[in-house]
Amino acid sequence: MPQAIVTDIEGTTSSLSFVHEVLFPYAARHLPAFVRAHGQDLQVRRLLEAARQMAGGGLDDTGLVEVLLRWMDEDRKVGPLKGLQGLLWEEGYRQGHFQGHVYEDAARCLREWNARGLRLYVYSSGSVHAQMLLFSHTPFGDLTPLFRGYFDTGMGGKKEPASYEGIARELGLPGGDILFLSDVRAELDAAAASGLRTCCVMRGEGPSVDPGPHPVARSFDDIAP
Ligand SMILES: CSCCC(=O)C(=O)COP(=O)(O)O
Ligand SMILES: [Mg+2]
Repeated sequence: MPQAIVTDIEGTTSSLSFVHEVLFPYAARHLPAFVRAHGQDLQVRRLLEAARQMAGGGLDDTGLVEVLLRWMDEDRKVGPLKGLQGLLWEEGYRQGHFQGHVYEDAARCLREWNARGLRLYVYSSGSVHAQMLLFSHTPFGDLTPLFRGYFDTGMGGKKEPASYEGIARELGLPGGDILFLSDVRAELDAAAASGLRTCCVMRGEGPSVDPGPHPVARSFDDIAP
């Protein structure tokens, strides 16, 4: 029996289409005006500076916005972009433009597992702020009290075994006591390489994935932790 479950978001608790057809376009639409309005706010300025460095420096804000929009198109999982997206989505959630999509089975099972004493965590490329926004604005209410912690790219890339070693260290558990849920084979391979248990969540949305050696669940109801 695992003592902790670490879950991915996109394709696992939540639909790919919500992230790619609602969240990403919303962020792209609002980025230029957001940078004009908030570019001097400390938090935004730091994220913009970090993005500018990554882009090689020397860009003005207009050029930087173009680069950030291209990174969004390419689905780059880089910290400054993910940080800015979280800040952009905050307004969308607050104004009720969208709710955080969570599959019904995921919300129900996460509640059951938490009630049974399993420790629940999130690991997503979206910033911790973005993760908490999504889970606090769902049709099933605020799910954030179910989670003991959140990890983002600050822990490292999701396809890097070292990231899962870091998570296990933070949780104070051996890898074998942690179950990692994801829809992406390379993330599962990296987690397994660090000794975590794994489950490939295949919801039938998007291209089919070869799960390799990882057990498969079609929904959270198929997972029996
Ligand atoms: C935190 S919700 C938005 C998810 C996101 O920005 C993203 O890039 C999806 O990453 P994941 O690691 O959940 O596949
Ligand atoms: Mg995913």
